[in-house]
Amino acid sequence: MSSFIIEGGCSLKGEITPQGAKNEALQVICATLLTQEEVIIENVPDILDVNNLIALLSDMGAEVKKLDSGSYSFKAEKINLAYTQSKDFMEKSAAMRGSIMIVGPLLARFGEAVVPKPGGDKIGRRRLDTHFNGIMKLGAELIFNEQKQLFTLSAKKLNGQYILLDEASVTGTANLLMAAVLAEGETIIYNAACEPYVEQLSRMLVSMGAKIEGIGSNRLTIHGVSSLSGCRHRLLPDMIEIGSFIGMAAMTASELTIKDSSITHLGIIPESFRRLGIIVEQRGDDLYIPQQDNYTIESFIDGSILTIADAPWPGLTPDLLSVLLVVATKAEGCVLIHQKMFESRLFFVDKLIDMGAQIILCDPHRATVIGMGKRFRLKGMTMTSPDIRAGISLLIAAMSAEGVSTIHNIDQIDRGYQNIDKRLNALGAKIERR
Ligand SMILES: CC(=O)N[C@H]1[C@@H](OP(=O)(O)OP(=O)(O)OC[C@H]2O[C@@H](n3ccc(=O)[nH]c3=O)[C@H](O)[C@@H]2O)O[C@H](CO)[C@@H](O)[C@@H]1O
Ligand SMILES: C=C(OP(=O)(O)O)C(=O)O
Repeated sequence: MSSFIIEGGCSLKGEITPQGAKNEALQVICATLLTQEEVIIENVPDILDVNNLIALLSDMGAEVKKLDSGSYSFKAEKINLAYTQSKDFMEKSAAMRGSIMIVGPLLARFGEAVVPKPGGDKIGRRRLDTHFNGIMKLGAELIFNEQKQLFTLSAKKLNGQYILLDEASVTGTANLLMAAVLAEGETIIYNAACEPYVEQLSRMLVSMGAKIEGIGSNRLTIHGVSSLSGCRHRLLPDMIEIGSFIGMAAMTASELTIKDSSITHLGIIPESFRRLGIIVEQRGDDLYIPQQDNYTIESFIDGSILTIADAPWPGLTPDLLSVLLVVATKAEGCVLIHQKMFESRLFFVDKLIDMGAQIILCDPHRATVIGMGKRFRLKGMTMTSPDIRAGISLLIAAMSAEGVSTIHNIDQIDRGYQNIDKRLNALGAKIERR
């Protein structure tokens, strides 16, 4: 396992271009399985999770070509379903969350799919009921082998249905959408997740010939078609990476321009950082963060302590709460961070507390941060990254800290951030990979 050695106290200056969106990439790469024709995807991030999924599709028999940096051609003309029963497939697909989204396309196109319980961040219970209940409603049969933790699905035919999701699951919505586009008749997915990832997937499916209404809303109506064709699709910039850069600029008192941010797709992300007192200027489609020595957390209008909580889109994505939390440690003022969706994502605060941050972990979902402003600087130390977003937050903390820090298990960061050390070093950071 590699580590980062970070020399704290270096501020950054310059421009950075966000990578393509990880969570969109995982969806649309799975969608290439829906057609035997060629699909070209552009702006694909060079990150572990995405590279592993691309390798998995290739092992399944899809023809994958790298056209140039960030562009790939996929042609899933022949898929070796027998491979999906192999130990190799089980091990590889169990290593990431995104692999669960091969179920919808495989079932829709071939009438069968096998998938082990997927991996991804250990950030709490991550059930799959929304996926499987919806898929069964479309007519599939599910067998769960508890001992092997294996889900086997089969369906002679999928039939359109009204599906009211029990929760607006992001990957669940994507999976059902990909199954429904090739089902017979009309499917309505209500309480659908409507993150830009799902909107983008919907647009890509439409360009492949799918019939989808209500794109971008929480009620998707799909009229099944008998086959889909190839297309060309470009990923949006990664909104979580953009948020991470805003937080990083604030914590390291850096002047940063985040290029081509597709601001209309960021929802309330910029505003959430502004509520912590950070200046985030819109310049065309770039975000400009001026150098700020200090920033002050807002209170609610009635004077009470600000709460920042996650919520299904267009609410605040849970993937940025760890970054917002770390950024608050250096602000003036107080904020309650409420992570409603995941119950194990806040435990990394013990590392920030060891670095000197003033945080009360009220319970697994809530942490109160008492910002220390310029009165105290975090101290560098050795730590291990428990998950992708805690990982980037610890990196941000280490970059702003006094002295040298070491972060182990940086595979967790590489899972979602492309060449992060090189890109930040080019702006003035001092991060060594060992
Ligand atoms: C590969 C991928 O795309 N991963 C993202 C996806 O994961 P993923 O699709 O796995 O997450 P889900 O949207 O299914 O839900 C995540 C968790 O939130 C809870 N939940 C969900 C919806 C809801 O309305 N209320 C609620 O409490 C669920 O019970 C679950 O524990 O969405 C998550 C939630 O945005 C993000 O953190 C992940 O980065
Ligand atoms: C939780 C995340 O990823 P995954 O769903 O792949 O574990 C994330 O991207 O923050």
